[in-house]
Amino acid sequence: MKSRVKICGLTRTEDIDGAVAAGADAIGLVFYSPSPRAVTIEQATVLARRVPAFVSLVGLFVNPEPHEVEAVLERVPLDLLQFHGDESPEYCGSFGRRWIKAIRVRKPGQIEQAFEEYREGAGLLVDAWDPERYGGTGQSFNWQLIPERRPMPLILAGGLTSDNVSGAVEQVKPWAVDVSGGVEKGKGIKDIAKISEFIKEVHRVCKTD
Ligand SMILES: O=C(O)c1ccccc1NCC(=O)[C@H](O)[C@H](O)COP(=O)(O)O
Repeated sequence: MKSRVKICGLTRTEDIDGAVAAGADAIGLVFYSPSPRAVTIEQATVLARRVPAFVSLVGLFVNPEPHEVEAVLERVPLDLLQFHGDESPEYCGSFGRRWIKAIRVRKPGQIEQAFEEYREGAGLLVDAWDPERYGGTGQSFNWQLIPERRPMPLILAGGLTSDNVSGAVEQVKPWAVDVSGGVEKGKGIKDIAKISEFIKEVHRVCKTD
């Protein structure tokens, strides 16, 4: 099975160029101002121009007001919306765009429930629970909480690095993996060598499947 790779939280054009050259399938931009990886709409319009055809551009939000999402969509050509807060399925689907919901996993049964609740989405992203932060924590969680039956694409996130991603792909067999902190040299500053190593590991383990 092939697992796709999304690199999240980019803030610099050179990092987008590096991630695309390394084979990233998707690029994530954070539209959540408290995040150290947040970009403005102006920055995002510049960054979006570096994303070529057949690489997805994903916009990440946390409990946004509708007008905030609409303002981004007016100027930035996002392929997918990614919601990391307490958004309802109806809210996620209200922008006429494809969307994925991120959940922070901490107890059994939670993922099965989210599959049901967010079934209209294009995928479910499972990330680590943190009491104060909505994502990008660099923390992992117990992958045994992930069920084998998946009615929709499952995207694995949380504390992934080039050291643990091959084990993650082998164990979980996700549709895609999502990484931020594990390929950085500073918050929002990506390390292209780490991105290349990360993607190489995913491709290596997928080939041996
Ligand atoms: O990156 C952030 O600062 C952030 C803030 C609020 C919600 C989500 C955020 N990031 C999401 C991601 O970058 C990833 O989808 C995911 O959480 C994995 O992050 P990491 O554990 O650092 O690889």
